[in-house]
This record gives sequence, structure tokens and C-alpha cells, in this order.
Amino acid sequence: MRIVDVCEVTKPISSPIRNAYIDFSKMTASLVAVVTDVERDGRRVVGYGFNSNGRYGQGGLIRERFRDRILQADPQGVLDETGDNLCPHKLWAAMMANEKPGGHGERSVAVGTLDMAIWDATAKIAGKPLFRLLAERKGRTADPRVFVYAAGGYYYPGKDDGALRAEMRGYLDRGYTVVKMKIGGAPIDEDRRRIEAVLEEIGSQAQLAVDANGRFDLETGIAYARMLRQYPLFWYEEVGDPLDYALQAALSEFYPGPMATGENLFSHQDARNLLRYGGMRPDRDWLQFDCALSYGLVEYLRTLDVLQQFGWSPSRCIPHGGHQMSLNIAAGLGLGGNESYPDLFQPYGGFPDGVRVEGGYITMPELPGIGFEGKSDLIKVMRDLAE
Ligand SMILES: O=C([O-])CC(=O)C(=O)O
Ligand SMILES: [Mg+2]
Repeated sequence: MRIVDVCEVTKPISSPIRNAYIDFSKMTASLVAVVTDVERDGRRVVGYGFNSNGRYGQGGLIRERFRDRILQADPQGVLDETGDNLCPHKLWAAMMANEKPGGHGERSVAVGTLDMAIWDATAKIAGKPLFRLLAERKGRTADPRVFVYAAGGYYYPGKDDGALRAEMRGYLDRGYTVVKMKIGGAPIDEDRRRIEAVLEEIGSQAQLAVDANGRFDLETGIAYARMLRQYPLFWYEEVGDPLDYALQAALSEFYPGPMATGENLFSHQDARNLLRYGGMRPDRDWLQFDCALSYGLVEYLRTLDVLQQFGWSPSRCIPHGGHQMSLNIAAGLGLGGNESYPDLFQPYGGFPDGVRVEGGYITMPELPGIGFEGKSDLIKVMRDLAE
């Protein structure tokens, strides 16, 4: 068996929304297919992947470097020990041949996208849901029930507090128990007003998380901490620059509640620096590393090893990105849950058709691979690429 082709297309996922740092008017994502010569149920096995929102499509890197390294690797040399399936770890090493360490930049996005497709193909060849395969390999029991929260609350032209409240009400009506909104894209008094409007809307039915998208310097981060700590928030997210670990550490003196960060750390080495120097508290804080932006699941497994070394439970991870890959990791390896964008970044985000949020949890269906075949709008664009 072998990989016979790797395809990439860069697709728009644009919308008029804005967070404290960027707008999404020109946002794109890479969609990739890893085509094998294996057949299952009368159909050629093709693995699919895509990168999460927030970083742009990686067609250049994928087509100029990583695709060729996969296709030029010795086909026998990238199989697992049985010889009957792909080995995602060996394929990862093939992709990263002749790459220097450090300076992770956005090649981690290109590799993460391909790694998703390789795991999808691997689990399909094994004939199981990825979360079951992962749990088996780790010798644990999978839990198909996964906590999810609704991310939104963006700045949007003409959006007033009424529209923000209606958006949050819509998430509660769909079964979510935690909702998230953006802060830091308006003056602090305006953000306070928005937060109070949402808190009034959700009452005791749900909790609110707020996300500053790395916008604040230490002084502003502290000013917001003083304001925010009066409210019972689920978390205060990505306060300052993602690589400013000293800022993150200083904040914990001013903010006793839970904080979250990590969506813009793209390697296990960066994750380790966050745990070494960021003052994160394993009893209450949350880690949001997103494998689709950070060299994929092969690297995420290394990140989970780092967590263990530092005494962190995988249940403190709730990844960024809202994709089914992280849902599988959560169900298979015991993460604390996953992000979800109920109204954004379609068709890539979300759940297989028919999956409903109940009391803040979804239940994973038993679909081979990552489960893209169960989401009709998504599998349609995927098959247009490679089948
Ligand atoms: O607005 C974004 O870039 C997405 C984000 O931070 C999140 O989902 O936490
Ligand atoms: Mg965020």
C-alpha cells in the first residue's frame, strides 16, 4: 500500500467579523487530500485535512515542500510495524526532513493540515473512528461524550448589544452551557457594557468566557483583569502576546480566576516554555494548543507528554479551532473538551449531521476516520478535491 497523491486547494473562509487583532475579510484555509491505493467498502481511502481559522491557507509550502516529501518517501519506510497501515509518525519525520529547529512560523500549519489527512486515512484503513484508534493505542477507554463551548461574540459592523445578546441566546437554545465573546477591540468601558449585557442575557443558564486575542500590553491586561475579576467568568483568554510568558505570569497576581491561552503556540517546545515561564496554574487554567495549526497530532502527542512532565492533566486542554480532529483527540485521549463556532467558518467547523449539543456535551458518532463523511456540506467540498 502507498500514498499515490497529495492535493491542496486554498479556500476562502471570509466573513465580516473582527476580533481585537484581525478581521476575517480575507481569511482562507487550505483543504488537503492524501490519496491512497487502499480500498475500503468498495471505495478508495482518501484522508482529508484543513487548517483552523486565524492562520491563512498554506498552499505554497504544501505544494513546494511538504507534498513532495510525502510522495518521494520510500513507501515501505512510512508504514507501521504491521505493514498494513500508514505510520503517521514516520510520515511526519519524512515531511520534516531538512527542516531546522525553532522559528516555527507557519510551516507548522502546513504540516498540521497534512497530518490531519494522514490520521484520517490511517483510521479509515483501520476501519475505526480516530478517537477509538487513539484510545486503543494509549491503552485507555474512549469517552465519546465531549464538552463543547460556543465561540462567537465578535465585533461586527452595526452589531449592538441587542444583537450580541440574541447571538448568545441562540447558543443557549442550541444546548451550550458556556459561551465566548471577544474583548479588547473596543474601549474598556464599552467592553464592560457588552459583558454585562451578555451576563444579564445568559443568567445562571451558562458561563461566559472572554478572549482578548493577544491584544493587551501588561498595563491594559491588568486594567481588564481588575474589571473582569468582579464577574464569574469561565476564563480570561490570550491576554497578551502569545510568546510573552512573563506577561502571562505577572497577570496571575491580578486575576485569581481561570485564564486560557496557547492557540498561537505551534510546537511542544513553545508549549513547554509556557508551562516553564508563564505561571499557568494547573488547578484552574486552560491550554488551547490546536494541532491543526501546530504540526498536527504527532506533535500534539509530544505536547501531551510535556504536560505530563509538568504535572498537568490532559483534561486541562480545550483546543482552539472547532474542528472534528480535536473532538477525536478529546474523546480518545481525555481532553477537557473542544471549541465550537456554531455560526462561523462553515463548512469546516462543527459536528457530523444529526449531532446535537445537550447540556454542553456532544456524543461522537461511530464513523471511520475523523468523521468528515458524516457532515454532508464538508464531505462534498472534500470529494470535489480528490474523488
Ligand atoms: O478570533 C479568532 O482568531 C479565534 C480565536 O481566538 C478563538 O477561537 O479563540
Ligand atoms: Mg482565542
